[in-house]
Amino acid sequence: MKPTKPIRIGTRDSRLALWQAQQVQQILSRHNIPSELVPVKSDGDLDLVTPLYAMGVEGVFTKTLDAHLLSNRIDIAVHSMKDVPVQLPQGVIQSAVLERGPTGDVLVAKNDDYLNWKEHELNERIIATGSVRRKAQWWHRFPNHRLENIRGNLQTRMKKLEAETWQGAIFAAAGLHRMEMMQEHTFELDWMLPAPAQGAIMVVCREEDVMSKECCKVLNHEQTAACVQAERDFLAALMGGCATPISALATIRNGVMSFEGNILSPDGKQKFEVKMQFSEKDFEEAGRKAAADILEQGAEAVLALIRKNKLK
Ligand SMILES: NCc1[nH]cc(CCC(=O)O)c1CC(=O)O
Repeated sequence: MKPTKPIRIGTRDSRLALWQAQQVQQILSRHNIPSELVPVKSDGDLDLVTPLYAMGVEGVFTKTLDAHLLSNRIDIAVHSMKDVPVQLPQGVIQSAVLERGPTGDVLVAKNDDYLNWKEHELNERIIATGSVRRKAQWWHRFPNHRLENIRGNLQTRMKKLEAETWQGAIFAAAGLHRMEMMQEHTFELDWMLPAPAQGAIMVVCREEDVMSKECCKVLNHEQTAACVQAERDFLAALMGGCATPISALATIRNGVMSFEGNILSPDGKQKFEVKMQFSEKDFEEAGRKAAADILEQGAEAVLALIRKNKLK
C-alpha cells in the first residue's frame, strides 16, 4: 500500500522533537513511503515558567498535535512517549512505537564529586530537576539535598545549569544522546527508575486512517511496544496520570520480561517497589499484575497523598 500524497508528519519544533520526527521520516523513506515534516508549536513549549506539574492539564506537549491530527492538518504525530497521557483522545490511536533508545536518567554535574556522595549524607547540595518523579527518588536517597525547579528544552536547561552554582541537573539519557549533548561529568543514575515509556518514540494517527495505519507498521518495534505497554498499564492502573512519582521499566531478554516499578510520596520518605518477571504469554498482563502487587503492599496510602497534593 502506497500513499498517493506524502504522509504529513506532525512534530513539535524543539530540536529533540525534530530529530525524533526525522527518524520516523528516514524509516518511512527506507520503505519508499514519501513524507514531509510539519513542525507545530505546543503550549508546553511556549510557557517556560510554570512547572509542568502546575499547568493543571494533561498532555501539554501533545494536545496541540492531537488537534492538528483530528482536524486533518497532519496524518501522523510523533511524540516522546513518556509525555503522552495513557488515555489517548477519542479518534486517535497508537500506530507504532520505535525501537527504544537509552531508558535511564543521568546526572550532569560540574565535576566528578558525585562519585563520593553517600546515601543519606548530611551535606546540602543543590540539584536541578522539575520532575516530581525525579525529586521523590532523589530525596529518598539524599534527603538533605535541595532541589531546584528547571524547565525548558534540553538546550535551555543545559545553559541554565552552566550559569547557576548548582552541583548538577537531571536529564533523560535518551534526549542527551540524541542531541549529542553527553557532557564530561555525566553519571548514570542506575538506582533511579525512569518514567513509564521514557526513551521511547510513539507515533499516532487518526483511527479511521487506514493508509497511515498501514504505513506505520514498518516503524513498529514489537519488543519495545510490549515493554512500554506494560509500563503504561502499570501507571494507568495506579493513577492514569502524568507528573506523578510513579516510575516503571520493563525489559525483555531471552523471551522473559523483567518489570520494575515504584511509587514514592512526593517528599521521598515513603517508597513502594515491585519487581516481577513474566513469560511471553503474560506480557499483556504485566503492568496490571505489577500494579496489583504494589497495591497489596499498601501503596494506596501514597496514592491518596498524591491525589490530595494535586487537588491543592
Ligand atoms: N518531559 C520532557 C522530555 N520528554 C522526553 C524527554 C527526553 C527523551 C525521552 O525520555 O524519551 C524529555 C527530556 C527530559 O526528561 O530530560
